[in-house]
Amino acid sequence: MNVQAKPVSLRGPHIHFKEVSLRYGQSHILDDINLNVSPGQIFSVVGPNGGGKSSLLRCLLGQAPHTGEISLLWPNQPGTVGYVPQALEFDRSLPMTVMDFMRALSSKRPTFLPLKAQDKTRITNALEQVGLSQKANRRMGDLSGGERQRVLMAQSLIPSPDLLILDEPMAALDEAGVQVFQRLIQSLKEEGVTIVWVEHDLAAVRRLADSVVGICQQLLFRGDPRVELTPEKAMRMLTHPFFAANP
Ligand SMILES: Nc1ncnc2c1ncn2[C@@H]1O[C@H](COP(=O)(O)OP(=O)(O)OP(=O)(O)O)[C@@H](O)[C@H]1O
Repeated sequence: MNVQAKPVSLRGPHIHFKEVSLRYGQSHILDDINLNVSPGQIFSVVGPNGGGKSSLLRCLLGQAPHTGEISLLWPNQPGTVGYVPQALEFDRSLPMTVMDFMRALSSKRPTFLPLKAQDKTRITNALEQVGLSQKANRRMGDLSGGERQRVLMAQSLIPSPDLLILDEPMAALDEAGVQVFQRLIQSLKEEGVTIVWVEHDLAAVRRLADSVVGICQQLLFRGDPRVELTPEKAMRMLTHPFFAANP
């Protein structure tokens, strides 16, 4: 029997970077980046520390003063953008539970009013998706690094994103957390979400990404991660002259 794959209806945008550069004073952070992300793709960005990966995401989010053009072509009207930042910095003594944190980020209702049942359900579902529903009433300051990372992932799911931007989401995750993350991005991909993912774990990128670019101030390579991320090429990337000159 010939079983055909179910066609994915694409929710995410096509993203186009045209000659994007970023400078802070005399420092060149990104030079002349041209790239395309197809809708519904897991698109990974790799490169050495300080190579400009997070800066590229900040340009995409409209948070950095880049030159050049970044266009997002949505299938219908502009959709929802979810973002998982690299790390969460906050005062550990803050008397805020995981539920309070999720509510503050996902509900427009003033915090002195009780949480609506449907908002509570959405938050509980998102926490369940990252395996944290048992910790909803735990104080944020008492969470481990990996648990905080999972909360960051959960907040990006409300409202349901059409474009998901991830900055090293697996840092600090244990093996179970990595599995949860993998299942999540694969199921979002099946729903046609575009995913832009900065990652240092090249084996995970080889396993999960549809497309990869290497960045160290300029674009070093682009293509299929299973072809581009051989150990030799990875080593060449880490010893790229831009990186060697500015370790
Ligand atoms: N606001 C800023 N002002 C000046 N320099 C900055 C600013 N933000 C980032 N940079 C510099 O830009 C360079 C790239 O930083 P970025 O955080 O984008 O790198 P990265 O590739 O994400 O690194 P890592 O893998 O370590 O997270 C670094 O040298 C950093 O110091």
